[in-house]
Amino acid sequence: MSYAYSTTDALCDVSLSVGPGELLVVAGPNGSGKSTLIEVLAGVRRPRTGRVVRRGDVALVVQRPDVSPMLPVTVRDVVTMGMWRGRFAGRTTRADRVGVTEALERVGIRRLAERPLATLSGGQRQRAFLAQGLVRRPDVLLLDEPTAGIDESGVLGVHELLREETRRGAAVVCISHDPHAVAGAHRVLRLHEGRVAHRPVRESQPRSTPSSSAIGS
Ligand SMILES: Nc1ncnc2c1ncn2[C@@H]1O[C@H](COP(=O)(O)OP(=O)(O)OP(=O)(O)O)[C@@H](O)[C@H]1O
Repeated sequence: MSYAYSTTDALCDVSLSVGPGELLVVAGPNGSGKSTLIEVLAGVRRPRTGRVVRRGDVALVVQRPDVSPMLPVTVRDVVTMGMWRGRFAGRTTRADRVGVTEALERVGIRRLAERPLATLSGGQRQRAFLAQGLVRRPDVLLLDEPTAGIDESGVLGVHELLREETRRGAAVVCISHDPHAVAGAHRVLRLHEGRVAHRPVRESQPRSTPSSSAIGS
C-alpha cells in the first residue's frame, strides 16, 4: 500500500504481514515513514492505494502524547479507556478493574494509579499509555516507540513485556531504534524514504509459528 500527505509521499508500495505470536520491529531514519505506517496499520489513516487486512482486536500505543493540565483524568482512567475498544463503555466490571490494576503493575506504575495524568513525567506517561494498550489483551498490538523517555532498566522491561505479548499469541508491530528491540525481534522491517529498504529478514524463530497473518497490507 501507499500513503501520501498533501505534499509528501510518505509510504510507497509497502507490503508486509505479521502473524500471531510474531514481533516485527520497524526501523529506519527520521522521516522514513514509520509512524505513518503504524497509523495506517491501525486504521487511523486510510492508505491511498492498497489495503490493510486486520484480524482480531487491534490496540495502538502512540508516542507520549501531550496532555493538557486541565484534563481531569487519572492514570487509572486512562488505562481503563483501553478497555473501551473505540467507544464509551460506561460502567466497568470488577474484572475490568482487576485487569487495569494488573496492566498498571506490569508497566511499573501501580503506585501512580490515582494521580492526575498531567502530573506525570514523560516516561511515566509513556508507561501509562503502554498499559492502556496492554489492558484488553489485544490480538494485534501496534506501538510507536514505546520506550521513548523510559529509563534504561525500564526499557528492558518493556521489551520483555512485548515478548510476553507474543507468547500469549499477539501479533506485535513496534517502531524502535533500540538495538535490544531489533535483536529481540522475529523480523525487522527497515524503511527508507517511505519504501522497504530490505525485505523483512527472519532474525530468529518465532516461539509459535504463525498460521496466518493477523495484520497485513
Ligand atoms: N501531518 C503531516 N503532514 C505532512 N507531512 C507529514 C505529516 N506527518 C509526517 N509527514 C511527512 O511524512 C514523512 C514520514 O513521516 P513519519 O512521521 O511517518 O516518519 P518517521 O519515520 O516516523 O519519523 P521519526 O523517526 O522522525 O518519528 C516525512 O517526510 C514527514 O515529513
